[in-house]
Amino acid sequence: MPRFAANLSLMFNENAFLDRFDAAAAAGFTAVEFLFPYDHSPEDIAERLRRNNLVQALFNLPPGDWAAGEKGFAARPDKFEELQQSLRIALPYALATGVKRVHLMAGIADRNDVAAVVAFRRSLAVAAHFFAPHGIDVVIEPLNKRDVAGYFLDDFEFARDLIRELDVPNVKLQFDVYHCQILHGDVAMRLREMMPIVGHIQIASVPSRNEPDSEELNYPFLFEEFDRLGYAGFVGAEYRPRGATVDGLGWFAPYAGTRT
Ligand SMILES: O=C(O)C(=O)[C@@H](O)CO
Ligand SMILES: [Mg+2]
Repeated sequence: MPRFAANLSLMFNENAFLDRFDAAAAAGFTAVEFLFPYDHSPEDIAERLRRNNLVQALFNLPPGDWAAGEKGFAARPDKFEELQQSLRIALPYALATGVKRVHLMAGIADRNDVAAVVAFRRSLAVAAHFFAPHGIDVVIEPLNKRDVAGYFLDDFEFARDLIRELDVPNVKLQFDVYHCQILHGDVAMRLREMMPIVGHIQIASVPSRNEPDSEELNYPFLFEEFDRLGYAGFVGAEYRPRGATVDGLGWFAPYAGTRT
């Protein structure tokens, strides 16, 4: 049975960020993920996890100036110092929350630019080496062009090949089903092929990125597929609720309270 993590960057936003942990736990989630914890102290985040008995499934490494459109540094040859600093910023949060995977964002760059590819490979190797002693995986996620124009990593097969070429045990794929459907389709077959390198899964409806209970994808089938493929990680519910978050949790009812 899949273990779902509420994405607190998109869900429960009827509440202030720190109160979303309590709301997610009250709704039956046993794990959470979010984009960035950096507006709060590691201690405050850890306290919300502790008092709600929640597991931290994932968060992202610092992306730069998100409001100004920066989406990470890893594929930016001119941003290696910022990349290294982002690792040092994230580590206290990783240690305080006990998270076991962090998302390294590539940034706005051209995947056909050799310098960007070289920079991304170096950044990924450096990040993996930095977090490996702490038992933390580094995941990379292809993003579709409609949501993130110009993002370097926009192809699942490119990401797959890079992970396999690097062949570093704690570098894995963040398989966001929403992006896979938009970029490529053929989701179940790509899950079957790539499952050995998958470190995290995320879900949302396509095309609206709402609750995983309507539109193009058959999520009850895909949830069973995750089980058939032996996926034992977290499934991040990374969607924008159509209305009040709790009113849209019917899809989640069979899974509430799952801890294994
Ligand atoms: O957009 C997504 O999908 C994500 O998972 C974020 O981490 C990056 O935008
Ligand atoms: Mg995602």
